[in-house]
Amino acid sequence: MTTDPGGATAAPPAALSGHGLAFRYPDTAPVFTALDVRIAQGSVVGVLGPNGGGKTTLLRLLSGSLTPETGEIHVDGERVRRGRRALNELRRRVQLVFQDPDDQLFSASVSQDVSFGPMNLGLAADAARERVAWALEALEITDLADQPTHLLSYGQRKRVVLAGALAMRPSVLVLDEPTAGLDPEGVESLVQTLEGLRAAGTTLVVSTHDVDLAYRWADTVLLLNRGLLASGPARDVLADPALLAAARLRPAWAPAAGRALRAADLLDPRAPDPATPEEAARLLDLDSGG
Ligand SMILES: Nc1ncnc2c1ncn2[C@@H]1O[C@H](COP(=O)(O)OP(=O)(O)OP(=O)(O)O)[C@@H](O)[C@H]1O
Repeated sequence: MTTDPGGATAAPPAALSGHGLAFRYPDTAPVFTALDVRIAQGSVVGVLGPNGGGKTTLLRLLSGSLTPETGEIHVDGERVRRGRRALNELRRRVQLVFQDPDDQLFSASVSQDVSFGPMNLGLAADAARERVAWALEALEITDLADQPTHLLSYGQRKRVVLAGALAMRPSVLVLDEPTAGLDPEGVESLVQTLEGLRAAGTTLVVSTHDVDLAYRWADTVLLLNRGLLASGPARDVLADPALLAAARLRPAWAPAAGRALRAADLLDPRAPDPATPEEAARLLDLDSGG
């Protein structure tokens, strides 16, 4: 949020937006017919919906790996023009990371893989090396720099691909199910790393099936089911049972736990919902112990 000289708070400008997007794969029904989405600068935007709801398709449209039949993409307020140069610039500024790292890893070693993008930008070797070192450090995988990529774990491979995207210094990182396939510790660790990137100014667009994660982490969510069902603050949209049912999502546990704890006088009516199941359990234990 920014404050104007008169003291009123203004919404942050859009880092990325789609206007009237229409898209269909060949010989299929349209996925979107006139989709409008807005990604505020510096925010974490969750993209949720059922299988086949269009999450990956939207991420690909926003990052220039698919072209809409009609409609426009704007980056930092500027319309992306037609043509190869404009498309390449969109793809540099908006980096898409696929769900499966093996779809994006293609070099023998970690540092080679992460340096591929910066080298392709035509950076001098020193500048490219600096970017690679910075991206590896941001993803906390500096110690893996010389490792062959095929010897890494799934979670490590996901981090390498993310480092490669980050090394392009994008304004927006678009992540397709970044936490899928990670164990709970891996999810927490990745979310903390991504939070660090957001704190440093990167806007994050994250598709996920994890309603609880989106509820506690995303600022806003886009709820899709072959079109936009709803968009708005995560804590409003994901606490609405009718919207969740329309998107075939189960409710987040945190608002339900918060309601139950307040009804049992175990949580102050003005206090936020418990952030973790452990916190909810602690509130219950305090009562039973006292
Ligand atoms: N390459 C393709 N060719 C034809 N149809 C496709 C292709 N990719 C996706 N689709 C179709 O487009 C629709 C939206 O798919 P999309 O992958 O965007 O959904 P999603 O919300 O990401 O799904 P999931 O949660 O299963 O990953 C689906 O009906 C899907 O079958």
